[in-house]
Amino acid sequence: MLKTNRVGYWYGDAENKLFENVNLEFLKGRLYSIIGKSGSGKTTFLSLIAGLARPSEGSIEFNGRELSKIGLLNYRKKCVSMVFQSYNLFSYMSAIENILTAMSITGSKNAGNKKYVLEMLDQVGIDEASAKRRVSRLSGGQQQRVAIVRTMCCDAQLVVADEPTGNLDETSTKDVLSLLQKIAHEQQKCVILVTHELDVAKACDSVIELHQKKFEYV
Ligand SMILES: Nc1ncnc2c1ncn2[C@@H]1O[C@H](COP(=O)(O)OP(=O)(O)OP(=O)(O)O)[C@@H](O)[C@H]1O
Repeated sequence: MLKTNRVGYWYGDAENKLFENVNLEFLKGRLYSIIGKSGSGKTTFLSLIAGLARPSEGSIEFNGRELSKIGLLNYRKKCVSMVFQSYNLFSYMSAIENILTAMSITGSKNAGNKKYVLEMLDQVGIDEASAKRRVSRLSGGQQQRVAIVRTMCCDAQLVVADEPTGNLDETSTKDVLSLLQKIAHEQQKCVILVTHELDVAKACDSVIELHQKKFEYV
């Protein structure tokens, strides 16, 4: 689904490359984790594959088309869904409103289908009363489940998650991880996450380490 061709990136000075000659392929139906030391460039790499920035060199293809040809705005809207450590929900909206808004903006095939969203939320243990409450009143674990259901309800085929369990306790981490596995294995999307937690990394289908400017399968 996603392929990087000789990708390199640097901020400012080309002599200080964060990584170079990255040739990776990410397939649908699989969950990938990216690990590496703090400051090695993991989040930067995610921002490239999420279409938030362009590679300094090389190119990225989504389903055989270069991102520059798809157009980054269009790519971000239609092809990629993001999950963040800090949830990134509209705090003044309810869970249902957050999800319906994202579905509407991205033109999801189920846009406007409130019943479908309520069923999806119910499946992750968020009942109708909680789904109608402002998300700021939900726990961190519940907010991250809302963010992941948002991803599940949207049609984007690629899911990119930066430290999705970084703020969660052990139980919520397990819940979130099993949802990400479901997105990859049942919804047949491609999920790529960055994590510092070895247990989370090991639960993924493939582990890739960014070390000394190179990405290697562990
Ligand atoms: N906008 C920016 N301008 C200049 N340098 C930046 C910018 N963003 C990040 N950096 C630097 O690039 C390097 C890689 O940052 P990045 O956030 O990608 O690393 P990371 O591996 O995700 O780190 P962490 O695990 O701590 O989140 C760091 O040295 C960081 O200071």
